[in-house]
Amino acid sequence: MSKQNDAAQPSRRRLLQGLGVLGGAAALAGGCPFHAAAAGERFSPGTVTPGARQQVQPFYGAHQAGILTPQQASMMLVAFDVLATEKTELERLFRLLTQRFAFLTQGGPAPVVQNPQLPPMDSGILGADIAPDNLTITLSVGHSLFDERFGLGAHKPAQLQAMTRFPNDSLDAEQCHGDILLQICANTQDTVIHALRDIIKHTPDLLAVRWRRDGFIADHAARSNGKETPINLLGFKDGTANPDTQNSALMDKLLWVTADQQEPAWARGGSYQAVRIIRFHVEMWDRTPLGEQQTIFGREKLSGAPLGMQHEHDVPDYRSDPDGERIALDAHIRLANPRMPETESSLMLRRGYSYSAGITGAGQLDMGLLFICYQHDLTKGFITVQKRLNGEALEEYIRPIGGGYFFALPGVTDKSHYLGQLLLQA
Ligand SMILES: C=CC1=C(C)c2cc3[nH]c(cc4nc(cc5[nH]c(cc1n2)c(C)c5CCC(=O)O)C(CCC(=O)O)=C4C)c(C)c3C=C
Ligand SMILES: [Fe+2]
Repeated sequence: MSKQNDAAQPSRRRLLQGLGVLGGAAALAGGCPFHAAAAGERFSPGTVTPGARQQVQPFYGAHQAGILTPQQASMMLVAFDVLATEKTELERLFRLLTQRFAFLTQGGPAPVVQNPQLPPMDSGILGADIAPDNLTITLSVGHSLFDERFGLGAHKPAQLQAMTRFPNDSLDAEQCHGDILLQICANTQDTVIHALRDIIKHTPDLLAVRWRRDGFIADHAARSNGKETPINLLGFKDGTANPDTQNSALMDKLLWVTADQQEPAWARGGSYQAVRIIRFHVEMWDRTPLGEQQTIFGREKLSGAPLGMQHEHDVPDYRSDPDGERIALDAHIRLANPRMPETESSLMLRRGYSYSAGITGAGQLDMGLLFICYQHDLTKGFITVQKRLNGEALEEYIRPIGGGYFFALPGVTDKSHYLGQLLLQA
């Protein structure tokens, strides 16, 4: 359980105890926090759990939500160019975003304007009640925000840089980088789209969309609250070997910028976010023998177990397999994490989503992975691991086409603060 979830836990326990359904409801709710009052209102006899639309993630905290949060079913990445040209306007943008995120993630009645001469204040696509629906909106900044426009150059996170091409990449400039990136996640796609529409409606003079991608994981995996690993569009469980997000000491060690990093003080509590839009050649993959597919990843397709082992979470022992007889030396998992003391510094938290976006110009299925990972050191984390993966057997079936490097801002501690405040005041 993340620190943020811990904070929400007591009210949820009270709610469920009040309803007399703690055992069954807790199992079905998957341990997620609920909006106590709203869920209570909506609970009707015969219902085992309050509606998932009332599931709520806390907005205030040392870290932003949407990073340690168990993956919701729907996700959107949207990168923006900032239209503001001076620092005061950037401050207005960050204050506005903070206010919108705080409202949208907690939910409430949709604002109503009776005057038919004016545009409605809300798109209306969620109806009269804007349910929280487990929504998180995570704000990250790109390296371009630190150019001359806002005078922030001296305060740039030390490792924030433009993503450059790796050997297997075919990067499309229109799907790369951005001054800011929003990662919007919720139980349902309509909530994600509502949030995006709300944000765009409130920022016409401040933001222009640069690129956008929609992602998903299976609903049952999302509802398991992190217990069931999502399956990617190559048919493999993806996320098995992630570090334990409930272990806050480990998260401080791997994920969050702390005083131990050579980073500006304002960045503490934030995290480097690497995003890669990776297209799959699924037609070719689906004609590849099962054995070869498994050799490429180093895991069993169905169970997700490392090859030669029984269970998904069994830990591969590479020292007893020095020549790669069980798990090939160029298997994805072996290159990504050789599990040696000297490669411990490259551990990261992955939070990937599948995408499916019609067909390519060449008539092939356009689908793949929105790879997202978080770490406190971009060079030791993503960049080092990607360099180890260069030339891997999987490359024949994938093509990275976009993305970028971003820095997820520290969280907002309470109502009197806004996202990015310490950066702007540095
Ligand atoms: C640079 C980092 C990584 C990229 C890019 C990447 C792409 C990528 N991964 C899969 C599928 C799987 N990855 C798995 C494990 C895994 N991948 C990375 C890193 C990157 N993957 C790491 C650090 C790990 C964990 C390795 C370990 O600790 O053993 C797996 C196995 C299951 C799991 O642990 O998640 C799969 C499957 C695809 C399809 C892909 C891009 C196309
Ligand atoms: Fe991977």
